[in-house]
Amino acid sequence: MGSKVPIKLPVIDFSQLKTNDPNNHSIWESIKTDVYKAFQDYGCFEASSVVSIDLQESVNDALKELFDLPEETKLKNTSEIAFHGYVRSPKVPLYESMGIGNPFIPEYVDEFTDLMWPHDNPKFRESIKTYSKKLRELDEIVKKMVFESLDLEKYFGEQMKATSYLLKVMKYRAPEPNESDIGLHTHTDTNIMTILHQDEIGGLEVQLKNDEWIPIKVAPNSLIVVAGETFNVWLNGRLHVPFHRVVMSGNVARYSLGFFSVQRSSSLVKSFYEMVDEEHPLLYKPFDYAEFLKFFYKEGGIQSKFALKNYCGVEN
Ligand SMILES: O=C(O)CCC(=O)C(=O)O
Ligand SMILES: [Fe+2]
Repeated sequence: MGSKVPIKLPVIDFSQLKTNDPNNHSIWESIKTDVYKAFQDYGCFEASSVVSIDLQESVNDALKELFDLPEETKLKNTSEIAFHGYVRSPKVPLYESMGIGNPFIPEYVDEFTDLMWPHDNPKFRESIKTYSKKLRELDEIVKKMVFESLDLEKYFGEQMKATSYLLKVMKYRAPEPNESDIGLHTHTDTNIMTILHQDEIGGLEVQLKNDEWIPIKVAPNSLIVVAGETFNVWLNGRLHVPFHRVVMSGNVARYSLGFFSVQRSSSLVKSFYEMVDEEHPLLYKPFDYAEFLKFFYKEGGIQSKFALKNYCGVEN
């Protein structure tokens, strides 16, 4: 009886891409193949060497400092937009989060830092700015590769313009002995794409196509890139959008962050014309993302694992 080898997500090293390298084109093409395949097979992959260990450590420290602030300070971060303010909910008692919209715009990080630390916190300010810029670059590279893989380059510019971003930082406290260990319930991300980072505590789990759940353990400065439902609607179902969840163990708090790209409501989310044919019949009717979110949060959509299908799925 052989012992089972634990399944790992594909690891893709983006540090090989250097703009002034003459081999850049072939490197780009080879990474592009890996990215598209990983999205089809797993819906996610480990992106290594996008940020340095030092930068990642500064960001990890920054998160701890932020969540250590008194509750009344954290509550000052309010917003009408989902997940941009300070979030706590009895449905996810271990979880708390805060968000910064479009964090690669330096003024937005300045505003957030001023609100949390009226006497300043230069380390937080600078590390979040540099980090967000790097994540924004990775977001663009990955999407460009997927668009190219399907000959959809002509849509790339307009889709990027119609995108807004959220950097969500999260803390999960350790459960009490009589509490559930679920940090975040099973879900798919309904936005375009998410870049996640978790600290050394771990706890993120992803469901594979064969329904098996695997724990995600990646290098300390690796990121996990996850395909979201909006991306999959654009491509009319060509990606796997993975269910994932956070399960806590031990008695130490866990910190993570997510860089979410979201389609703005200036245009409808819809499958590209070229993605629909006899072999690939239309799966989703065009919809407005903000309207979908209203359904998701207010009409109980969040309780359903298949909220988007229920909202705008086409019966084939
Ligand atoms: O905390 C994590 O690692 C995962 C967070 C997540 O999946 C989400 O916010 O959608
Ligand atoms: Fe998620």
